[in-house]
Amino acid sequence: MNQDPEPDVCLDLGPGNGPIAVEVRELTKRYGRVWALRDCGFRLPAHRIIALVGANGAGKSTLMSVVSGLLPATAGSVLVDGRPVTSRRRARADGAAGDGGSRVAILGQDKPLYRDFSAADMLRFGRWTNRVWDQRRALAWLARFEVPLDRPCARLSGGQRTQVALAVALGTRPTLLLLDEPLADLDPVARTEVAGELLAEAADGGMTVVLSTHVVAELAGISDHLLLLAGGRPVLAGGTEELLARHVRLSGPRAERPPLAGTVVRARHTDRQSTFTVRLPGATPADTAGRADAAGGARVTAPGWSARPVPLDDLVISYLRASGTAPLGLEAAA
Ligand SMILES: Nc1ncnc2c1ncn2[C@@H]1O[C@H](COP(=O)(O)OP(=O)(O)OP(=O)(O)O)[C@@H](O)[C@H]1O
Repeated sequence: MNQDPEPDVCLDLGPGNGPIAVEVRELTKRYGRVWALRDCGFRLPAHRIIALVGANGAGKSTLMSVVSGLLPATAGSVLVDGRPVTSRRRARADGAAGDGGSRVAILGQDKPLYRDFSAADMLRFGRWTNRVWDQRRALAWLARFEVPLDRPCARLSGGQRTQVALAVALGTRPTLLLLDEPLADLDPVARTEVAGELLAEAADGGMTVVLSTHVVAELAGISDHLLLLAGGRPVLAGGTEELLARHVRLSGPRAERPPLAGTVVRARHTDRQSTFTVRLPGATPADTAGRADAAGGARVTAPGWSARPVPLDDLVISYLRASGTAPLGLEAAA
């Protein structure tokens, strides 16, 4: 049972005070009569891995395509590294895609590989077709994941093909790398390793990674910032640590309201017990940091009640449910 109307469950903690990689203002995208994105506004921090999460049809792929310049927006604007994105062609024409500017690479589930080309051929192809190319970086990626250089892509495993596509994307030295669920082919260990390597690349190489995923249970291991879309709108955004510090899970005897001030994101009841996921009041990340203890369970004095931190996957599910778009069959740990 959700106790708050939809607007109250939206939370955007913003990107903090560091540099901004992507700024989206009043962005709308319609396909005919279908609204894929509605009046979206948010900012994403630079040099981080941002998980883009949402149910099927939430607008994740559309958002990535518009941010990359592959699709035109119906209304609103997108800035990447402070420069407006209009369309790929125009971005190239005004030099934004050249060296020294912002370079956006996008990689979807359909890997852009030639079946008969080997990994080495694909890197050669990357070098021919990109003005900026970092062969050493692309080769290092393939070596790190032990991908054979000489075997045609058609005879590599799905996971190895993913690594070749990632190597080509990284070879273009993108300032913004958009990954539209390309890691689905990788096993959980490989996904975590790839995310770890991308995080290191992001920190070292001035790159920002936006990664869309359905794998809510693995979010904590693969990203340090979250953007949750529901029905074409952001409903939760912020650094994962800050978001977690702003929420608490309260359990106690059955009650209509929790014994602590805050916004109820989700309420669950049995005959005898109630459990609330509560967003604690506090407007700034500084407030948030001060409330981490509360999330740890120290401040609830009502008899029979206990407070625990909310696991990230549970937090995401709570917001998706509050917006009415939780993926069917997906439930976080209780
Ligand atoms: N080419 C298109 N023409 C018409 N409608 C489209 C088109 N592409 C996407 N849509 C619609 O736009 C909405 C957002 O789709 P989008 O693919 O961006 O969502 P998504 O979050 O990436 O979904 P999924 O997780 O299933 O891949 C959906 O309602 C979808 O049906």
